[in-house]
Formats: sequence, structure tokens, C-alpha cells
Amino acid sequence: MLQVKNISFSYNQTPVLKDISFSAKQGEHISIIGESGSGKSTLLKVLYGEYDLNKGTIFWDDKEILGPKFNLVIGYDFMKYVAQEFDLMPFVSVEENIGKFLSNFFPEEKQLRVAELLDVVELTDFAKTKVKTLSGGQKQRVALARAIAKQPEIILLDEPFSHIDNFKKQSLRRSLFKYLKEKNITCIVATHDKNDVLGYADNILVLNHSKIVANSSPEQLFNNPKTPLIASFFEEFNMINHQIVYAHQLKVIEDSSIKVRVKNSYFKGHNYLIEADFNGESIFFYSKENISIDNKVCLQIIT
Ligand SMILES: Nc1ncnc2c1ncn2[C@@H]1O[C@H](COP(=O)(O)OP(=O)(O)OP(=O)(O)O)[C@@H](O)[C@H]1O
Repeated sequence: MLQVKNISFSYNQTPVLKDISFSAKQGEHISIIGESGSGKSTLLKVLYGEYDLNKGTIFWDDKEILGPKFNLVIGYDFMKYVAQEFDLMPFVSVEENIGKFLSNFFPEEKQLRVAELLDVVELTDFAKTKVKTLSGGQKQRVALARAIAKQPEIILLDEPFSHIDNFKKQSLRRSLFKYLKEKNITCIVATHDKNDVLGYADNILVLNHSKIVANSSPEQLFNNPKTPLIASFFEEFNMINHQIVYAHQLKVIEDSSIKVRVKNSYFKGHNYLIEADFNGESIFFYSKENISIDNKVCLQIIT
């Protein structure tokens, strides 16, 4: 179990993390979300032992995670970290990169393990390809496979699919997160993408102004977003009478007190996102049919 207690950290004199506390059980999947610059990557680096804390403690079971003041080599065997910049060996093949930390004493087992990992990150066809010739997204997949090669107890992932195209992203995400759950590997993921979170995370930590402002399940946060920041992570939303109302919670009806004039319409595949004027402010809702600019419609809030 990961136990983070009252940790604070500053770069020089600038505080980036203040009094952060949370825990993660073995096999649990935690997402860290927050605006750019809110400290997500810094929190992962601190969990990895890359920096010394100003205050607080981090424990994985009974082992304390300490920074460079206390360790000659950063990192621990039970923990892997995949940074936004991945540190691969460019001049050797994908399979050699993935197998780098696996023992050569059991060549057959090693070969099978590398084949399994290539399958998880969908790179079987690139096994013999030199890493320097791969695209950014393919390199990111090699880095992910290498991080899980020796089966860590906990893995820290910083924007794990940020370089991967939309065609591959969905299946890779399913495959990697399923693998981590099956192997009971605790997983802490910093992300901007709600698709990395919904359907996978057991809990979400929301970072804002150096602090954790929410720590709840995806269902709780999505259904009851306490702040516009949280709502904006999930979906387009509106403030109506000081209340957060998602765009999908508005429905066009014959008559109501919410009378709006359509300003823009955006095709979203299975529906249209409509932007309309409501008392001088923009309001967003979805419609199955396209609605022409300047049309007037009435909306109802559905809960
Ligand atoms: N090595 C560093 N030295 C000094 N300041 C840093 C360093 N790394 C990050 N910062 C600052 O710390 C703050 C948090 O940065 P961090 O990278 O942790 O945010 P983030 O939430 O991961 O952002 P993003 O979503 O854009 O990756 C930012 O203000 C950033 O400028």
C-alpha cells in the first residue's frame, strides 16, 4: 500500500505541493488530474524519490521512499516510472529495449516475456526495429512495455498515451490498464484526458493551487462536481443560477423560462453541440438535429 502523508515540496523557494496526503491499495488505479502546471508531474517525481521532500513521508508498505539526499541511485525495484520524456536506447531494437532489465539466465522465458509485452503494447510487428526509427507514439509504447517488464508492484505513468494516435489509443489503453489490474499492480496516472480516467480509475485526485481539492471515485466526481474546474475536466458545462449544469443535462422543449438564441453549432458525430446566447452569456447543450443560427429554442434542465 502507498501511503503519502502531509508532503510538501518546493522548487527552490516556489511551493508546488502543499500538505498532500492520500493512499493507494495494492492493485488500485489512481488518476491525478489538474490544470497544466498544477504539479501532477512533480507529484509523480516525488513519489519516485527523484526529489527530497520539505515535509512529510511516503511509504510503500513498510519501505520509506526517500530522495537523492538519502539514495545514491534514484528509484526502487518495486516501482517503475514512465516520464513524459522516455529514456530509451535508440540504436538497439524494440525487443532489446523491452528486455533490457530482464535476466539473460533464462533465455526462453525472456523471449516469451518480451513477446507477451510486445503484445500488450501492440508492437509485435516492430520487435526487430531500431528504436531511433520509431515515431513518438511507438517510442512511448516501448517505454510502457519496458516499465512493466519486471512486473513492478507500483507504476507511475505521466500522460502515458500523450504521443499515441487516436486510432491506437483506445485499444492500447484498454490493454495496458487491463494488464495492470490482472497483475494487481498499483497504478498512479497523471493525465489531462478524461478517457484515461473514466472506466479505469478507482479514485481521482484533483490538484489545484498545490493542494488536493478532491479525492473521490469517478462516479462521485462526475455526478456531483463541486467546482467548475472538476466539471470542465469531464465535459462542456454551464453555470445556471450558480449551479453546474452539464451540456447533456439540457434538453430542448416547447416552452420554458430558459429561452436561448443559437449562435453556433458543432458536429460531434452522434449529435451536435449547440452554443446559444442566454441573457448575454453563452450556454451549451446537445441536440440530435442541427439547429440553424439565430433560431430561438427553450431548454429544460434534466437531472
Ligand atoms: N525542474 C523544475 N524547476 C523549477 N520549477 C519547475 C520544475 N519542474 C516544474 N516546475 C514548475 O512546477 C510547477 C508544476 O509543474 P508540473 O510539471 O509538476 O505540472 P503539471 O501539472 O504536471 O503540468 P502539465 O500538465 O503541463 O504537465 C509549474 O509551475 C512548473 O513551472
